[in-house]
Amino acid sequence: MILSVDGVEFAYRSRKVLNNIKFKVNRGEVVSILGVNGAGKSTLLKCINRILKPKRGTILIDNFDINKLNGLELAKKVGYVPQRAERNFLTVFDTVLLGRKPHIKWEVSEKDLEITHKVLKLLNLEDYALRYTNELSGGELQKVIIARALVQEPQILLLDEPTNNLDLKNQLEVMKLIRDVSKSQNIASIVVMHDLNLALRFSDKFIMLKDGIIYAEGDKSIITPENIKAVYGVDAYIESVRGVPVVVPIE
Ligand SMILES: Nc1ncnc2c1ncn2[C@@H]1O[C@H](COP(=O)(O)OP(=O)(O)OP(=O)(O)O)[C@@H](O)[C@H]1O
Repeated sequence: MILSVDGVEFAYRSRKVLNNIKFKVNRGEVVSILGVNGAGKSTLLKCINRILKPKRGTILIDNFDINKLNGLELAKKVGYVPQRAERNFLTVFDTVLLGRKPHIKWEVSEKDLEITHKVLKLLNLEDYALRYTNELSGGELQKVIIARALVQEPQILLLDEPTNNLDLKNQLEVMKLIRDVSKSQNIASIVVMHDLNLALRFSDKFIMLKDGIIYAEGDKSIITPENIKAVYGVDAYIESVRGVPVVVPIE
């Protein structure tokens, strides 16, 4: 087990957003966090990343309490792909290399450059290395931001709606990439998702958040019409298409 979240409670001022959140994640697993707008999904990712500090509860990464790690140690363990990626006047190569920051001592080493090259290759971004990030399409930029998180060599990758604003091809590519990298590098990926069907295709586990609590948790068997109705307030049926479960909402 690489991540253990136990009894986490978080409030923005007096407004409780997360209540008694408890789950575990293993290495190599892709876990989708599901729930309506405002359910607390991004807040949960930010607690795991220590951008926000829970009022109660413990978060262990590789058995280390995240509150006992310094910023550099945490950055070596957790990579974060935020909801909105910023564009700038840096090249793709430099943007990705920046992800090595927690590892860089005095100056960029051979190893930092080597890992940057390796990750660019893994994500098929080699041809983009010298392009500026403000000249990329949304899908290309998303891959660059994932690459920047991967060169940190994290044990956990947190991704907040990584397929937002992407066309169908890029949605599939980015999700495949997350799944393949999780398996090949043995990284746990925790992904906030709105598209249930993409989540179903690419995740091993699901956590359904409702009003700040975990309403349901488990493998794809928890994605049932009853749970969808309870969590999203939508009637739906689930059909198997070529062995893949597909959620079909009923109008
Ligand atoms: N900085 C903040 N200050 C106060 N309240 C906040 C803040 N950020 C989020 N909230 C509130 O906390 C609740 C949970 O927000 P959060 O962003 O975690 O939800 P979410 O499930 O990720 O939503 P979405 O799917 O829309 O991204 C929402 O009601 C939101 O308005």
